[in-house]
Amino acid sequence: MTSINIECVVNERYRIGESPVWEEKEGVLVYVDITGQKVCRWSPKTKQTESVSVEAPVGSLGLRKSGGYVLAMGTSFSALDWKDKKVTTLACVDEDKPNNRFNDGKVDPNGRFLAGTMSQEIRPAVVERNQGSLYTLFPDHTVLKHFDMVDISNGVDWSLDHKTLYYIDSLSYAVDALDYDVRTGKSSNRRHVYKLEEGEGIPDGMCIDAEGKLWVACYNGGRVIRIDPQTGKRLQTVKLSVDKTTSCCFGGADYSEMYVTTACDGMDEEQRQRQPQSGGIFKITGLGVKGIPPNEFAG
Ligand SMILES: O=C(O)[C@H](O)[C@@H](O)[C@H](O)[C@H](O)CO
Ligand SMILES: [Zn+2]
Repeated sequence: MTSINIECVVNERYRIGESPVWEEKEGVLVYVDITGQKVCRWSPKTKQTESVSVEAPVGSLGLRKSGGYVLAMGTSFSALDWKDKKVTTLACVDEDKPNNRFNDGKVDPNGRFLAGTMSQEIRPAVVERNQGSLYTLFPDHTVLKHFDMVDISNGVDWSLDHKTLYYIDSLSYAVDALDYDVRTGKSSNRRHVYKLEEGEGIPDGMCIDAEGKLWVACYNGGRVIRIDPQTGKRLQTVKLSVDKTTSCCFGGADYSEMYVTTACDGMDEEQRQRQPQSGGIFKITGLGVKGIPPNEFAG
């Protein structure tokens, strides 16, 4: 058994770091700073970061098979060409809700991109309620709405057999499961599989591991927790030195390392001094479990 080691590998003050994705081809971690309106890449080899500024809050990204990234940004699904730094709109949502923006998202096993919306935060975790929806962008750029009445649409991922979609609406303090038809991209039968306990914080981003267990980053909880969606039990808690842990993904050689994004929006001077690495990117090694490679958007 190796022991768990946690290191802040990118010591930046991202306002809301989110949506970490390991891009194996380039050997880099890609992620967004939502309110900082940036798409960023960090190379563990060079220890350098690169970023592209965009014109709206960018909630999440996915790798794109044809190159570059698919973004859930403002109230649009867009494509980012990394070399030209060019953003192209693919589809728009929530056109009747000008105060909404996209939040977390992920590419499904069939190359579709799922992402949800929320009302822009008044302050962290405070929103006008029920304004968000969960959407799928298909490779032909058509959009499917799964459901509405969401507060803060957050983490998504799929079971290893692709039959279940896991989903988090943060203010429900729960992780949900839905039946997922990977052939059509439709979802049904939403139910809770894990309820967060007092003190765990607010469920935010998540990812599945190679054993089918879910890792959930807990905002204001300073931790990632590993849960068994079959039994509804928490299996493990890994605490970090900052409270605003927002999302996690596996990456690195063989997907054996975990990367965790964090935020600093909403912290006052005293809190920032107490947790100076808030907003940084952390690497956790020694978890003893691997992740799976991210899917790529097929459109
Ligand atoms: O990153 C996100 O998902 C939201 O945009 C953030 O603002 C917070 O994490 C959220 O408020 C906690 O649920
Ligand atoms: Zn989030």
